Amino acid sequence: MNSPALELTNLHKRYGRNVAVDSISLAVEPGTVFGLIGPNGAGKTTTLRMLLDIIRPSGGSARVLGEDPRVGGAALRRRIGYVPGELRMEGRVTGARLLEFYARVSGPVAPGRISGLADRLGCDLSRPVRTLSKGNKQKLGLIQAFMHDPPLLVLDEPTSGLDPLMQREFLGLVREARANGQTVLLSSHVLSEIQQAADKVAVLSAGSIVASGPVDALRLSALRRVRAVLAGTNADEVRVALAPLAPASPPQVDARDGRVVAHVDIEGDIDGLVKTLARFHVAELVIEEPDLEESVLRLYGTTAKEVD
Ligand SMILES: Nc1ncnc2c1ncn2[C@@H]1O[C@H](COP(=O)(O)OP(=O)(O)OP(=O)(O)O)[C@@H](O)[C@H]1O
Repeated sequence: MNSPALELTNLHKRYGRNVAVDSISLAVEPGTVFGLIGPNGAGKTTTLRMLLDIIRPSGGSARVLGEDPRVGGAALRRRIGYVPGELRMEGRVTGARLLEFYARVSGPVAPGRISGLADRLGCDLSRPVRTLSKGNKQKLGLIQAFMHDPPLLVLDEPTSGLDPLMQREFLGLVREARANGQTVLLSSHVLSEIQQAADKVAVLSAGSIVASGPVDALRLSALRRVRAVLAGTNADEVRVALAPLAPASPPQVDARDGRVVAHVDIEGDIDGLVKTLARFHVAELVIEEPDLEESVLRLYGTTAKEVD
């Protein structure tokens, strides 16, 4: 195996008595996409900032593209495309001028690359950055990270503020980067994004890795929340029909305005549930991922697990 693009060994960060990152270890192979997922406050941003030497660890070590980020300095940072979690852009300068400046700092940037990315993301570079919406600032942040095709991309919640179409475009950029041999570290609290983009994933909770491994092995989408509105029946009939399905928690079934509203959390295959619901007149059906905290922590608890 090639030496890892990223290697974290017992990396630790404490703020006073509060442990933000609790001795985490992981390795990211070059040319792969690694997803770091976890609920708010899990320690994702703190971890990524240590890799960029924005903050320094309280213990442990990190190797980024083979170097210690504390000594790699500007030369190492030029080889990293970084989208920070909280992007601040307030100046009167236009997006185009800002990107020209970044290109001088971290370039070279291939001719036409900036306008190509701006077109794909639908980003108007002629406007002063302070007048841009959150989503458009985020697009500028993505362009500056991708434009010089760095060997490593470190992306902290990169799709925050982007609409679904742009999220899809972003996933395309990540796939192209991987095909190009670049390594991507992607933090998110959105399961579907990690599932579509990442090869491997680590689940972070309260500063610790509670599960890690290939994305397919992690059963991340196993838990789903189904909401169905059924007509021409009553709550008891629906409860009886749902009982044999062994949902993850007791279904909530209520009669409302002459209809029955059922909420069911189901783990794994949903075929049985869909067929059960189909016995009734289904007026509405919504299947959604519960939030990350619920689904991941419920599946993996708080014990570290390695899944192969
Ligand atoms: N500068 C700081 N001083 C004190 N505590 C901090 C500081 N930065 C982060 N923390 C704490 O460290 C923990 C991890 O925070 P971090 O921002 O890394 O989480 P996160 O997983 O990125 O969450 P989010 O998705 O909300 O951004 C939290 O408990 C947070 O309150």
